Amino acid sequence: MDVHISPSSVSGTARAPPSKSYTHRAILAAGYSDEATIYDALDSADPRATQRAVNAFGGDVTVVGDDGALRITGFDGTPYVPDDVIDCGNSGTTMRLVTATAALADGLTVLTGDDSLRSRPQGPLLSALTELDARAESTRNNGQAPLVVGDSLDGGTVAIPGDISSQYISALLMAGAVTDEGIELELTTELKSAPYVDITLEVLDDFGVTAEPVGTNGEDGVRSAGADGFVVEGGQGYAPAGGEYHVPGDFSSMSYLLAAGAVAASDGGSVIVEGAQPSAQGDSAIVDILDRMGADISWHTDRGTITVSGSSLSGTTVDVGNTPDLLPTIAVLGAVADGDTVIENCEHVRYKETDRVSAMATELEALGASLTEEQATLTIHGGDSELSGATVEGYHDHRVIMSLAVAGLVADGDTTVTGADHVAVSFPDFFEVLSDLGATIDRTE
Ligand SMILES: O=C(O)C1=C[C@@H](OP(=O)(O)O)[C@@H](O)[C@H](O)C1
Ligand SMILES: C=C(OP(=O)(O)O)C(=O)O
Repeated sequence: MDVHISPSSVSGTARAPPSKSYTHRAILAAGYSDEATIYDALDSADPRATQRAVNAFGGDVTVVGDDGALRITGFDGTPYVPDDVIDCGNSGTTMRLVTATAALADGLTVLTGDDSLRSRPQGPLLSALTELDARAESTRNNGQAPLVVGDSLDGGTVAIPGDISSQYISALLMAGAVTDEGIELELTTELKSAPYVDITLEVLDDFGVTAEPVGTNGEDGVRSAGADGFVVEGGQGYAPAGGEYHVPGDFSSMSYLLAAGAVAASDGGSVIVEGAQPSAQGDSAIVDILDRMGADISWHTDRGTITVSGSSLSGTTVDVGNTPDLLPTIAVLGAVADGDTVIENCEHVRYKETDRVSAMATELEALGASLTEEQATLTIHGGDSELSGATVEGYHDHRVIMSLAVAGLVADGDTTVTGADHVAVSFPDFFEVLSDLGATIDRTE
């Protein structure tokens, strides 16, 4: 499907979908447990891949009630050897978290995914599991899926880099809790995407499992930032208080709605986003970033609402070390703002569903923006020229697609984003929500 966006004003109230990161962890944590019910889980393509994995390991995920709650009977710490290959689809989180689960089984699991996922790096996680005496191999011997993993991980101490994906750490902590020995991780580099490890620690804690960062003072409220390593004791059991878990709203998804409000809210109008309760998500930094760019934005944390009005924006500098998923949104904001927006520390954003640094540079240029791309820095020279509508590629990447759609709201003339059905990964009704806010959107198959 291609979407065609015409210049539009937006206003009104929208609810962001539930958090993809919390949903993955809650589903897998329930899989590690005896039984749990997950409320407000995100129903989109990526968490469905994690549901498939839990089922494959001998759990059972069933939708109960009208509100889509998931009742999950888990494999209780001991995953069965799956009957078939696990297809992780497009989901890096599923593949990384589930690779460590597969290492616990007394036999081998084969994990694969789509073209994008089969090109993403898994090597450091495979090496760590091999060091810990499990079997973990890339079939093509290139550190990428398909993967063959298994042979009863016992735990132990292992060194791992933190600058490629934090998901390796999250995976080892979740699996480590049910090993005999526990796992001690020593980071060989600085940890990027640290708030995502905080999300893991929070969900573990909510399921009664203790894991801790080592050697950090929790700078800026991010517990895992600056950690030298992590430790999780073995022999722990997963069980959420009261047998249930509630997933909070997703700030990465909210970023597109807030950006839409900041660049395209009608005169005197505003966009209000609901479901914005504070949580460990680093991407709530979007509120501060918009504020620094001059947006009229306020976050009512008690009510969980964020209100943003149409604003003239000016460029700023943002380090996305902790918030890689915000890069596409910030790049679009920078293209609309006056002056330079400098996105620093973004090398790891190249290892996502696509190389998002290069994708955003190419497609925003196609819309008339001027950018300078370096390996770890993307500079958007805002205000040099107005954006003008064009056909841009979505790279089968939900975040590239959603952010380019926001740019389409203010580009002069119509903008077409190709392959837009990939919003199904994290925000399946994104275009309906944007259209309800007043955007003029057409689709062609
Ligand atoms: O653990 C998670 O839920 C995620 C971690 C981040 O990836 P990296 O840790 O690979 O940067 C983020 O980009 C991804 O969208 C979700
Ligand atoms: C990178 C992402 O997710 P994953 O790593 O799970 O594919 C994302 O949602 O932007």
